[in-house]
Amino acid sequence: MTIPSAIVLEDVTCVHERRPAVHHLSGRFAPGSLTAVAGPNGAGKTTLLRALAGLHPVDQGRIDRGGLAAGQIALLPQAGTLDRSFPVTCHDVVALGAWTRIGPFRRLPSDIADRVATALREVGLAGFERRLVGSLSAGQFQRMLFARLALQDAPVLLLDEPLNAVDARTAADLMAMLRRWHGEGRTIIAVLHDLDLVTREFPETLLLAREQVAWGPTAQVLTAEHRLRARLAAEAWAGSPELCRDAA
Ligand SMILES: Nc1ncnc2c1ncn2[C@@H]1O[C@H](COP(=O)(O)OP(=O)(O)OP(=O)(O)O)[C@@H](O)[C@H]1O
Repeated sequence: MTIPSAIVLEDVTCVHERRPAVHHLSGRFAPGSLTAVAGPNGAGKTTLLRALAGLHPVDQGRIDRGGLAAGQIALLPQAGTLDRSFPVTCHDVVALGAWTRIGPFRRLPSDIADRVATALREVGLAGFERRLVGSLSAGQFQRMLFARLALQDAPVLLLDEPLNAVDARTAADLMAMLRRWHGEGRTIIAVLHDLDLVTREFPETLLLAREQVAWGPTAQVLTAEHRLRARLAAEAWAGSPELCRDAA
C-alpha cells in the first residue's frame, strides 16, 4: 500500500445546479487520520466525499490529494444508491476492487479467486462467491462492499454511511475492520449520523452544514453549541439556498 499524504482543501465550493452543497471549505485530513464527517441532512456530506474521490467537480478552490491517483482513493457509496437488481455474483463485485487498482483492459491476476475468497472470509461471508447480490440481506451486502474495499487496498478510504441499516453485530464487525485499516496507516473519512458512535470511535470530526461548523478533535467539535449552530445553518441553507456567485 502507498503511504497516504495529507488531503488538503483550499476554499472548496461544490455546487448542484449552481446551488452550493459545500461552501468555501478549507482544512486538512492528516495522513493516517480517522475522521467522521457529520452534519444534518442535506449538509453536503455526500457531495464532499464524491468531490474528494474526484467524482464531483470542484467549482471553486482546490483539493490537493497529495499526488494520489484516482484508483488509490476508494469510495464506498451509500448502499441505498446502488442497484442490486443486476444478475452479478459476490465474486464479480468483490473482484472489481482489484480492477480499480490494476486498471481497465488488463488481465486480472491469476490469484484473484483466492484473494476474493479470503476477502469474503474476512468479512464473514465465506463461501458466498456464487451468490447473486440481489439475494443478500442489507448487512451481507455491506459486508460484501467491505470485501471489495479490502481488495482495492487503497491508502485513502471514503465511506458514506457505512454502518447504516445493518444489525449491531455487523456494525461491530465492520467497525473493527475500519479500526484495523486505520491501524495500518490508511486515511479514513466516513460520513456518519450516529454521534455516539462518532464520539466513541473517531478521533477527528468535521461538522458540516454546507460550510464548516467545526473541524478537529471530536470532543471539541461535537459540543452542544456547535451542534445547534449546524442545525441552524442547515435550516438557513434549506430555506433559501442562494446561488453561489463565485461558482461558474
Ligand atoms: N444530483 C443533485 N442535483 C441537485 N441537487 C442535489 C443533488 N445531489 C444533492 N443535491 C443537493 O445538495 C445538497 C447537499 O446534498 P448531499 O447529498 O451532499 O447532503 P448530505 O449531507 O449527504 O445529506 P444526507 O445526510 O441527507 O445524505 C442538498 O440540498 C441536496 O438536495
